[in-house]
Amino acid sequence: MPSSAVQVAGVTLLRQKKAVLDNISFTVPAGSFVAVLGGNGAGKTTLFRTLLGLEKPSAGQIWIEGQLVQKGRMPIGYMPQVRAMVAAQLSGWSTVAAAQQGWKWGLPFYGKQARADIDAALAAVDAQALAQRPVGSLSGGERQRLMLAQALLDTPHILLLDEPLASLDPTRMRETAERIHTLARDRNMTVLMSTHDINPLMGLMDHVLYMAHGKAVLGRVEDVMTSQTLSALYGAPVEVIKAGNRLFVVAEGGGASLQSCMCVGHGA
Ligand SMILES: Nc1ncnc2c1ncn2[C@@H]1O[C@H](COP(=O)(O)OP(=O)(O)OP(=O)(O)O)[C@@H](O)[C@H]1O
Repeated sequence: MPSSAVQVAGVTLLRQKKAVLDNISFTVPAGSFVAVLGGNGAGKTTLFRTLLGLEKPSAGQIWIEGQLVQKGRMPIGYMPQVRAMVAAQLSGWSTVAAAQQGWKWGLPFYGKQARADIDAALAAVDAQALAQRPVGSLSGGERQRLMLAQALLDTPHILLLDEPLASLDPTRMRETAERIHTLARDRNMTVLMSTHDINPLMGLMDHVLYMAHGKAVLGRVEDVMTSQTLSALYGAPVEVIKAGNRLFVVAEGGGASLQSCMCVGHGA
């Protein structure tokens, strides 16, 4: 396997003449666990969609495991941010199965192997008990586990998880982060996980990819999560405050907005 899972070189992506991604470059080593951080609109989802080949950059190139990106042909599991449930009355099993592409005579068809894969994906996220329950009756966290199971189908080498911790309580956030971390280690997967709160990932992530104003910086937590690095990225004073082993990011003078979240006052 190539030593880099994702290589991004000089990628720019324009929307209405604005550079959502502005000449960004970084390399994610294979097997690493990366927290993707940045304020609302910083371009995290856009980056994921670009890595999947769903958005075409106006400049630059992307290699996945050494191959240029090709839409739909990458060994990537994707958990999108907008989690449109197929239908509330579908069972957990059928919801995960909906991510499989098997069709026969216009109806979904799951052979023996496909069924085994769906069962295995449910087991991997400890969701066997949800298999027969209607999705409409599940909690947000339980639905998120099903979405993670969907992303695990087809045994991807790389997982792109767009805010998988959103709307979970702090205990569930940590549990989910640990589950993903364990899965990734066991399967030698590379993970890029966007989040607005770095703290549930403390001690789990190898790298941080921090995005702001179309720029991105990737590095070790202790190198990226500093007042100096983030102020340079934002082009404005930003303070990184440590409290125990928790980190908080605030715009200078924004102490009143200190919370257990990534909170910065300079927009994206
Ligand atoms: N389909 C679209 N058409 C036009 N602009 C878009 C579209 N999708 C996203 N954008 C814009 O691109 C920018 C980056 O959006 P993106 O969703 O990538 O940010 P994000 O970092 O994932 O934000 P959040 O944390 O709020 O999910 C934003 O300014 C957004 O308004």
